[in-house]
Amino acid sequence: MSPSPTDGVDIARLTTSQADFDRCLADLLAWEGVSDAEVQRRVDEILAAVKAQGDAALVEYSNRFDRLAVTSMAELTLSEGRLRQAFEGLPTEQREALSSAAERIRAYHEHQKPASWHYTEADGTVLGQQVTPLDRAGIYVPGGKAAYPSSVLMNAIPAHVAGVREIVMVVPTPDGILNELVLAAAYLAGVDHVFTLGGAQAVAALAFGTETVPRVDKVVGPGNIYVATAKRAVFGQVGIDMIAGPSEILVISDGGTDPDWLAMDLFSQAEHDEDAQAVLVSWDLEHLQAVEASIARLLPTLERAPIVRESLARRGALIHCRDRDEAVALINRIAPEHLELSVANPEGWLSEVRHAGAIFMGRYTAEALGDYCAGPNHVLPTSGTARFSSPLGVYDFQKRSSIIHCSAEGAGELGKVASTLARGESLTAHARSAEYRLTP
Ligand SMILES: NC(=O)c1ccc[n+]([C@@H]2O[C@H](COP(=O)([O-])OP(=O)(O)OC[C@H]3O[C@@H](n4cnc5c(N)ncnc54)[C@H](O)[C@@H]3O)[C@@H](O)[C@H]2O)c1
Ligand SMILES: N[C@H](CO)Cc1c[nH]c[nH+]1
Ligand SMILES: [Zn+2]
Repeated sequence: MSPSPTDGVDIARLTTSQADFDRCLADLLAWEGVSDAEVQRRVDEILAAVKAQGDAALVEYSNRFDRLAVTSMAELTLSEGRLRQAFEGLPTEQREALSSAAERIRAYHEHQKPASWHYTEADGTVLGQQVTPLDRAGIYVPGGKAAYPSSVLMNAIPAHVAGVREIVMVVPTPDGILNELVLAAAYLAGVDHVFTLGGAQAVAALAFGTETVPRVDKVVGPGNIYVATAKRAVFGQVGIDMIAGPSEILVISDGGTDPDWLAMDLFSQAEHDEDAQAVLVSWDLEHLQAVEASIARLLPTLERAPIVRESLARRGALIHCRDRDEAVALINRIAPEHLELSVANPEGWLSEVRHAGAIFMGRYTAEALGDYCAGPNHVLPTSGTARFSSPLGVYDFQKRSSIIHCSAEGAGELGKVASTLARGESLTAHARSAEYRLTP
């Protein structure tokens, strides 16, 4: 990209025609967060301490990392009455917005509910699949640098829709500050237990259980590097949804969207944290320069300008490509968490997008609408993992059991096949078990 009058913004400017573009893009996308050896060592220590000492370790780590001064788990436990009080005490506008978002998220996730199924073969044998919810799910709601009531809804509502019997939520309260919207969202979403715990110690409590925190079957929800590393470590002992990295947005613009709108869309994810990633791709060079000018003008007006500035400098980019086809190739190479198709005919692009967590179509669909209230989940695969994984959903809170019910006739037919294959594997007890049921 050629220099522009607003070179004051520290953000990478790349063009697909530069010789080292592939390497520059790979460097930009690299995210090795969870493999940091020092973080790993700390997390292992925290997990072991919580496993061995239970509540006492939770109290100690919460005091140390969240700057609290508590002496027992009772002070880290919120009652249902406290959650209701938070909901009822909200200003009307906030209560209505939260309720409206919750309703839309619930309606969307109701569409995801899978049904059990079966079919009957000619000889009367029935085969099928039974879907059952988890008994107990643990949801991690981040709370270190910002409070996320929307994440309470996005995690708890699909669990509720799935039919999970008990939902246990953990959320850190740095410096002891409770966020009323977070508590109100827990009440609205039907969370059963809330503990004010964060980081690796909260994940450990959910995975192993303590005297006070019930052990869960699966831990879901986004969080920082300590949370992600702990989730990876406890996987196997419990289920997890995914290892989520920092937020990302990839905007594709055909040049027809107001540059101020696009600058703000990029900021909306960059403001999450210094490692968040905001990238704009266009084949219209003048338009890219106009967005750059908007970035320079609007950035100082942001509440979280220091975080945004740092995030754009570390991991942001304005990429000039040759044409629409190159833009499509970049989408599938990046496999972004959020993709904004700010183009004239977004439907025409859809069949070519193979990898993206969520796709925001057209000039009016700001990604921020999806973060709060459009309906689809905002817990999405990051760091290119949209190549093989999907948004958090009802299916994450359910599992499937296969159903096999043989008729006498069916057992006779299947028994012959099974017996032959079992003897081929030299597993004769298998063979004889099947042969007992052969029809004489
Ligand atoms: N993908 C999503 O849907 C989504 C939604 C919201 C937020 N996020 C992301 O989640 C992340 C939230 O991170 P956060 O930090 O604000 O909150 P967090 O709740 O994930 O982490 C805070 C906890 O980290 C632990 N911690 C902090 N420093 C530590 C240290 N030195 N040693 C050990 N433990 C330590 C503390 O226990 C603290 O309670 C951000 O990256 C944000 O972008 C993602
Ligand atoms: N963009 C985040 C997911 O990457 C979700 C969120 C919550 N609040 C605002 N945004
Ligand atoms: Zn967001």
